[in-house]
Amino acid sequence: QQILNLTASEQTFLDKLDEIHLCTDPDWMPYEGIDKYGQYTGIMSSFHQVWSEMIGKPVVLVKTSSWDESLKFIREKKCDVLSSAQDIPERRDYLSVTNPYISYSLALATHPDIPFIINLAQVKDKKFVMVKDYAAIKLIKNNYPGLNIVEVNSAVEGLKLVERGMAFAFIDTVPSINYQMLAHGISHLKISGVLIEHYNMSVGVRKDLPLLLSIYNKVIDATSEEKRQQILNNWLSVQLQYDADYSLLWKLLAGLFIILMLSLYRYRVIHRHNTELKAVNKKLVHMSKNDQLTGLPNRYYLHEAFQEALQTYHRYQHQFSVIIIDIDYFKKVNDTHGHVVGDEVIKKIADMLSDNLRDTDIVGRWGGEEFLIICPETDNAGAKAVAEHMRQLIADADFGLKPGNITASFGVTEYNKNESVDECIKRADMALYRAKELGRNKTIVF
Ligand SMILES: Nc1nc2c(ncn2[C@@H]2O[C@H](COP(=O)(O)OP(=O)(O)OP(=O)(O)O)[C@@H](O)[C@H]2O)c(=O)[nH]1
Repeated sequence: QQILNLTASEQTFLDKLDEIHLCTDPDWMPYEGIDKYGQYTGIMSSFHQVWSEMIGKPVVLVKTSSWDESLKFIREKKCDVLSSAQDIPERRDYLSVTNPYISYSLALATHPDIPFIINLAQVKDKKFVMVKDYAAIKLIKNNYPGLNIVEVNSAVEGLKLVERGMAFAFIDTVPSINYQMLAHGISHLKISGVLIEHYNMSVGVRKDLPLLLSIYNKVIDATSEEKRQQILNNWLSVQLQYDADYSLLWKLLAGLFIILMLSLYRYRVIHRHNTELKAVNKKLVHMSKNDQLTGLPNRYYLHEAFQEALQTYHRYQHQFSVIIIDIDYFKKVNDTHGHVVGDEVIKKIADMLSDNLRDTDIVGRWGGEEFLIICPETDNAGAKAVAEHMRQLIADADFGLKPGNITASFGVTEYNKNESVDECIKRADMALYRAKELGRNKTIVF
């Protein structure tokens, strides 16, 4: 306070004062604003901090939601000072202003393709945008009567109107235009002209507090040029700190998550289809090679097995034989007991054959009531023994049918060198035919 050289009445006034209530523009960065934590910030806030220390009284922010409201508050004496104000006639009945403490040129922000503007008169027919209620608007209107000025609520709104081509230029101070363009990512505009008009910033003091006005004038005068520049440089060289915008990251992650889930779902569906397909394929392969009634290899499979036996024979000269079996008088079984019983008989004989043969023997259903056995490593004598054993088993088995037992006839032959599969089977068939001729329930070897 000493350097202020206060008068006695100023000192008395201060002594009675607990704190100074300050109203501000909550949204006029970089000059001033109220940040997301409710703190007073910006160039003016630094000045007011310095002055508060010089005066020796705390300066308390009275929060408002707009510059308009701050003007209303000072009219209603809810605050003592306005952080920054201009001397304009409409305010004079409730507000006094100090000497200016900073001064800025007004500038034009336009699309980048607009050539440099030296004088507003050059472009007087265009549409301009300014923030309403700012003193600068009065200044421009006075100096350029008839200029088409659209008033908007905020600098960013004004800049966006110009960006969208809905107005020719936005008028504000250079630091304000720069700051707003940076803060809101407006990169398609440039400053294409600086006006001769200056915007002087003073502290506004309630008209009924003339001593406070004179105190503020003293602190402004006592603020060194060095201090002034230090504050301005601090703020104007500040890089804007953006709050990290994680929303895009979250959206990306959500997108990836959805893609992952869809891929998993798709994989599971495909996997299930594949499993089903494999099962169906297995079934189809089984069906293509096996007889449905008995489950034994079918005629197609027997042909394949025959070819394999043939290859082994040619490679190692290992003898193999074939047995053809035909159930005797089977028509009579069907006729007497019905087809269902006939099927049961076929199944039972199939089981008896596969259960009692060697693992290396291959038995399959050759036709309706006919079976065929391929016996590897077996000659006629061996095959005959196998056939006889089977014939006896069938003849002795109880099929639960009355009257009569079930028997079968057997034709046996061994493979002869260089003959075809068909020739071999035909010979076995002839042996079978002979067995039938000889009264059935017999084994004949050809
Ligand atoms: N139930 C049933 N009968 C079948 C099947 N396949 C063929 N048959 C019957 O078997 C009978 C075969 O009769 P035939 O060829 O006249 O010979 P068979 O009565 O056995 O007399 P032989 O062979 O001369 O002893 C026919 O009545 C066919 O309908 C089958 O899968 N199920």
